Amino acid sequence: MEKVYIFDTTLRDGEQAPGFSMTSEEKLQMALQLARLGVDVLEAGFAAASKGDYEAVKLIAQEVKGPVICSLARALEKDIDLAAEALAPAERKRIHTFIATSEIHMRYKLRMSPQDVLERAKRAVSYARRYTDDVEFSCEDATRSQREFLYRVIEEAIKAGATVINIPDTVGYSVPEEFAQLIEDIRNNVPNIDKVIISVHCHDDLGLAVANSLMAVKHGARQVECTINGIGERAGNAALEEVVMALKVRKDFFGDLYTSINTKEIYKTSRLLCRITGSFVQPNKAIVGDNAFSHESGIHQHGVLSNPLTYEIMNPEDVGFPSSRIILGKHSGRHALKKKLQQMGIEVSEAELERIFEKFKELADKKKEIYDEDLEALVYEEVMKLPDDQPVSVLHYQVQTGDKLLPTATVVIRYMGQERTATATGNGPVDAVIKAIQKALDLDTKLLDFSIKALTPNTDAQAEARLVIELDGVRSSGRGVDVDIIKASVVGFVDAVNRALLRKSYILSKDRIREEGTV
Ligand SMILES: CC(=O)SCCNC(=O)CCNC(=O)[C@H](O)C(C)(C)COP(=O)(O)OP(=O)(O)OC[C@H]1O[C@@H](n2cnc3c(N)ncnc32)[C@H](O)[C@@H]1OP(=O)(O)O
Ligand SMILES: CC(C)C(=O)C(=O)O
Ligand SMILES: [Mg+2]
Repeated sequence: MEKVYIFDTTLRDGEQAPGFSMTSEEKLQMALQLARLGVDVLEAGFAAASKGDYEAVKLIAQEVKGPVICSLARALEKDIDLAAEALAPAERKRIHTFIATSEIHMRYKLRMSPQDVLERAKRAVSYARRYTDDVEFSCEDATRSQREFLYRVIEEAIKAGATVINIPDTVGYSVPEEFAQLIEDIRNNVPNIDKVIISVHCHDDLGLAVANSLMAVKHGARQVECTINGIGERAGNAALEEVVMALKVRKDFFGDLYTSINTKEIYKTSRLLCRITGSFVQPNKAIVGDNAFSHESGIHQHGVLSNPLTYEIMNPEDVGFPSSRIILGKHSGRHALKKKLQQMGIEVSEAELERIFEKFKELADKKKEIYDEDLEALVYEEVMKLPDDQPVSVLHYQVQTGDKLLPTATVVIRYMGQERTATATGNGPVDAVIKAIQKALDLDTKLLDFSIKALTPNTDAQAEARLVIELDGVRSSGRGVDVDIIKASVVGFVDAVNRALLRKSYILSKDRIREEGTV
């Protein structure tokens, strides 16, 4: 078994992308999670970039245990000094220094001759070695560099004391076969290359960052630089979650390679980054996108329900994904519908399922996704119609409110033929009236969700209240519409309670289901 080291650069290259800047505290929060994820090296930032980044690297060096903490530095003594200073508190530290080796970068950007670049690289590496014996050197734009010169620079960097040699595809120009060949060529042409770890750092300008990284590993690279969700300069870097899971899932292809990543932490790490940066991944993103383990079409759903491996090459729980999700839509079939109803605690007979299925398809043609609440409403309409004499009705309510009054409500309700009265106070008039109804009912009703919106943009608009409640473990939703927001809320709440009571008795009536030939 050989290890592939995971070098995470979410907090350095990832942060370089527009809109992904993080404060020191946010970087620390992310770094602590990356340590839980099990990354081997954590590039905390570029200490010379700004006072803030210096502080962030220092904070992470102080607080984060486990991974090697690293800072980037140009091949300049002042950058290396700052990196070393910021990294000082770390238990294990790495200085990562770099300089471009391609003709175009040397001529137009650095305005340096190849000989000067070679000298600068040597000096930077040996200078960094004064501070730590873990020094990484990168030949920026390696894939567009002249081969013989690239070999020379790497050879001199190793002589100067580099312990990791990183080969970046800085502009995402390479293609997998070519990149694999470059790694092979470096291994065959650079003296003492076997004494150091070969690392790769690929960008995604052609959508090939992960493929290039994996092919490099197949051909001898043993460190991959990557970022959570693939964030990074321009189109981003290789996505950590994709590299790690490809190596894990395709051991038959990659051989006995392993990483130290605790894959169950992947999803959590991805979501944390999304929350911190406010930038969410696209739904179809591999491994961590919302749809990565979702199935909407009937044939797939039937397959997955029979055996998840029919359409899932990895277990969602292995990456910490909540679970594979059956999404109901116009492509879904009866197997999935039946399963969904069961998950919602609704048991129906075959005849009822047929009726619901027909209505469900009609609705799905009009609506992109069918949510649990839509399905619930449909089931109520088709098989659990509320009777005219509902268990609960509100006979009268009265609410007092004002800027100097504690909102107080009194209600008179009828519950199972019996009249009951109660008074309650609340944070506002709606809160007070709902609390009064709850008190009068004297049942264990928990309000889980409440929203109210105006259906048109005027002050005399109809208001629509939507509520979700739980009554003795049975969830249900209710809806009320009225020009008066208090009335809309009362109607919605009572609607939800009646549905919960009805559903409770419905679920319990197993005899009826058995008689009709149940599922
Ligand atoms: C491929 C990559 O991802 S490389 C990392 C990219 N990341 C960043 O650039 C983020 C952090 N950068 C910064 O905050 C700033 O660029 C700083 C603080 C580092 C430098 O700022 P400034 O001094 O104003 O320089 P500026 O950014 O305008 O230009 C870069 C300078 O560094 C030089 N330079 C670039 N790379 C290197 C290198 N690897 N080694 C030595 N010098 C370098 C350039 O030639 C240029 O020099 P000049 O000022 O003498 O012309
Ligand atoms: C600093 C180096 C490794 C880099 O980010 C790149 O070349 O893309
Ligand atoms: Mg980069």
